[in-house]
Amino acid sequence: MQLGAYRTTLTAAPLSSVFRGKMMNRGIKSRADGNSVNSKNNLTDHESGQPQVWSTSKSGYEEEFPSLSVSNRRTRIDLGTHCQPKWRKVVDNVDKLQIEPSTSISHQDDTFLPTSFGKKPLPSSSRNPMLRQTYHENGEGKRRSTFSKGTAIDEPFDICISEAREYNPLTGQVLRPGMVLFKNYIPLSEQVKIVNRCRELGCGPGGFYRPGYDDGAKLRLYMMCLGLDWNPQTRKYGERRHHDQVAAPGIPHEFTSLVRRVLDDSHTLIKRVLKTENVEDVLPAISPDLCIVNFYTTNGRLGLHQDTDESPDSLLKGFPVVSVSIGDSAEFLYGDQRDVGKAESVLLKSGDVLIFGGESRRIFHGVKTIIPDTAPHALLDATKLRPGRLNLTFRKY
Ligand SMILES: O=C(O)CCC(=O)C(=O)O
Ligand SMILES: [Fe+2]
Repeated sequence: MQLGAYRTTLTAAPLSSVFRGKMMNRGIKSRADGNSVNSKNNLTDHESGQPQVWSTSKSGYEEEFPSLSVSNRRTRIDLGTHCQPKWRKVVDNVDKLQIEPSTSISHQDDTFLPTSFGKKPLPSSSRNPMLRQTYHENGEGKRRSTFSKGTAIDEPFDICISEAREYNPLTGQVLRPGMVLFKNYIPLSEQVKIVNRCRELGCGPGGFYRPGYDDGAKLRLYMMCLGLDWNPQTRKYGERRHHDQVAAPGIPHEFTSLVRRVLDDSHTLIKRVLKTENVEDVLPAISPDLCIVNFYTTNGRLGLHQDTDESPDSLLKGFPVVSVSIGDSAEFLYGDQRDVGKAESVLLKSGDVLIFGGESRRIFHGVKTIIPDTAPHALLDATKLRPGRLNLTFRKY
């Protein structure tokens, strides 16, 4: 994480020449550049009067899942494990990845299957044969209803749909070499646990605080560091918090397991999409030793920046940043330059996971906007999470 990003969008105070020099050395626009952008484009943040570097020209929303046709593909459909009608997204993603015809995909609801979809049911080795069917799409036969057939008389019927599911990593997208996006990766029950854990840690010693600078300017987010503390002003890591010397809380083991699962799934996807066995060359695996947890209120944002404060070895090896989004959706920008006009945009929703490592480790990225009232209602009901977005970025120092 670079100071420049926070600085340019979050504060109105001048940078010291030391910081400006550092940023210029790294090819990052300094505050002075921010001002010139401001005066040229006449953009000013109404709240703070600070210069804004965001462009309004790009929106990734409509492009997220373009509609593509499905044909000649052997497709396994897992029914009854989740209630959301995601089949179209799954199928579109598979098409994007050009997965071979023999590839199987899973999803959780057949409500919106096209009429040409899912002919000739086959027996499946599922956990719950009542609710699962395997289909071959071969243009014959009729789709079987899970209701009309197959309910064994001696088996209890669960009137609720189980949330437990096996995520199919092949539904992810490789955005660039080393950059992977998994939509809807984290089930709601796990999102609830993550919020609860962050709340618990966040209310304790070393919990959430509003980072600021010596001149009194504040960032537009709340931050908590796990494992190691990150000082936004000096851009250095330490074991104790820079402002109060409290030890940074450790990373909970369930978070570490999540990162392992994400990276395993990324490797499965990369192997398939990039047709390589050397997945670690594309995206090295890590066990994270630090996590920066940001909470953005609905007017929070984060300017385009690179994450370059980890150790030179970590950066050299392309150790990934694993970013978990929970709560309200965010418009996330990324690109090769610190130029919002040239950046690509992707909508990050609650439960999405984005990974950038390997060749993409130094990608410029930022949060353009938080989109109010987009968090899942069930998450809000279960957690009472405030309006806004929780983001966890796991890294290895
Ligand atoms: O909130 C996000 O999605 C990105 C956070 C980030 O880039 C950072 O903490 O360095
Ligand atoms: Fe970052």
